[in-house]
Amino acid sequence: MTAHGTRAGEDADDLDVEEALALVNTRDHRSGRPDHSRRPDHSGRSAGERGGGTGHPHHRDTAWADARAVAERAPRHGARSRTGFLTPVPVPLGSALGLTLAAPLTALTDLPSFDTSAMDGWAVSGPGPWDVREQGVLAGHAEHAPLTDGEAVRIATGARVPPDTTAVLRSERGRTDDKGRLHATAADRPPHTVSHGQDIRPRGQECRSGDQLLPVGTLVTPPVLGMAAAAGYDTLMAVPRPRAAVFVLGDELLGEGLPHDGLIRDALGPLLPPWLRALGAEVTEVRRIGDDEQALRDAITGCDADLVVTTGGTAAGPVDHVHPTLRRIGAELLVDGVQVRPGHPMLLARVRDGQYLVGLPGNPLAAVSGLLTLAEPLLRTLAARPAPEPYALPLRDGVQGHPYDTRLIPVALRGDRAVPLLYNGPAMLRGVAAADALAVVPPGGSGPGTETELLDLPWASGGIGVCFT
Ligand SMILES: Nc1nc2c(c(=O)[nH]1)N[C@H]1C(S)=C(S)[C@@H](COP(=O)(O)OP(=O)(O)OC[C@H]3O[C@@H](n4cnc5c(N)ncnc54)[C@H](O)[C@@H]3O)O[C@H]1N2
Ligand code: MOO
Repeated sequence: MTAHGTRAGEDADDLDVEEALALVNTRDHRSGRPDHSRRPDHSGRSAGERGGGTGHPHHRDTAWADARAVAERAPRHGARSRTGFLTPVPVPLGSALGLTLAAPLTALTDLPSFDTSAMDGWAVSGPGPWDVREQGVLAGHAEHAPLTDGEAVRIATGARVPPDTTAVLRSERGRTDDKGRLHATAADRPPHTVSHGQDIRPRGQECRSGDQLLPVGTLVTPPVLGMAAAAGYDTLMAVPRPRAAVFVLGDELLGEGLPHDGLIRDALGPLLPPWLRALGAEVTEVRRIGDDEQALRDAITGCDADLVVTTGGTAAGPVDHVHPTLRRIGAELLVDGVQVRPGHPMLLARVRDGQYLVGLPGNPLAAVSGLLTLAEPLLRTLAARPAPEPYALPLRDGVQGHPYDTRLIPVALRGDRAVPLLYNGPAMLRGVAAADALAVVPPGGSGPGTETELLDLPWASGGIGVCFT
């Protein structure tokens, strides 16, 4: 975990991290101080909002862990690919960060590809003193004439040593006398001799052409890009980024300004594209669609993205068009409701072979829950990325559970504890905006100190390079 100090309090000089945390862990707006005395209703909802009143799981709802497994496996059951990942393509190095190698990285050259000076100094042949050749050897220049025994030539780090060089003498370990002859002087290392091969990087020291440097499946990180370039690559065979389109539904949404007249700001249009990118997707389209069934249908059927993400319209209200539209276009529902709070109306469908749709609920934290439950594992399989190592930390404070459903609760990490954050109701982003992770709270809840599974937010760790591109 990184950057605990760079979250909520970043641009407030007099706010330390604990105070920043307090901003999302108190409801006492006037004092701004944490109020640990209150035991909040962590659901942030009234009893009437829970589970349609009964609290019982809906008959179609999939258990949370099963829903993630279905999403992870879904692409493997398509006709196009048994592995589930997208067809690898050659990708220029400059675009390959965050992708997965689809072929082993095999050296296209010896490294170093010639005997190289490791230091600035002189290439020497045989024991000293040496006669110094007039013209020196710089890096990037063609091969020089062989040295004869007793001869030296000025050489720069990285330059190719002339044939018959026996060692390189560093500039600080040699001096030339008034006749221009070079002597080894290393005061720290008597006797003043130069051992054979000293400060020469021999050709092939790191690898020989044809050696496997990295296996298939390696995540392309900055050092992998550097290694690939050094080994002679201009492009890498990699699994491309899955292409994702985002359709934001709802007549009540504003693209700018203050809420007014029952209209509210669209929070998901700004939130989802960068989050999807952080999960490894290329976002090809973000479109606001009103509560218009035909427009939704046209948008889905006209879209060639690997993943369509819709927001809102998943429930059973009069303008909730996602289910009817999926039925009409013959999509196969793979997950239709999940035993998780928030976000239980989320769904996953196969629109056609090779194209999936994740229907996120409209409530913003419910949408985040759907993103991590369904979109993250699906994108991971499409992009051939490994599952993150599961990990758990004890909760600092207990979290009230739902009787039947898993709860996902924003937490901040403080040392080796996860601090549950308030403002975690389905319509709220205040908690998750200050969070490092979401805690997976099982049905029934977790007491203080209970080891609890955490889902990292991609920018808190592990999101190397794929974040914020
Ligand atoms: N009778 C029932 N009603 C609802 C149930 C239920 O079980 N029975 N479940 C509730 C839960 S839980 C959720 S979550 C929502 C899911 O609703 P939808 O996916 O159909 O979403 P909408 O109705 O379109 O919107 C819900 C809520 O979120 C606001 N919203 C929508 N999009 C955005 C956006 N892009 N940015 C910010 N806010 C957004 C919208 O205005 C609504 O307030 O259904 C409950 N109802
Ligand atoms: O519980 Mo809903 O699923 O508000 O998000």
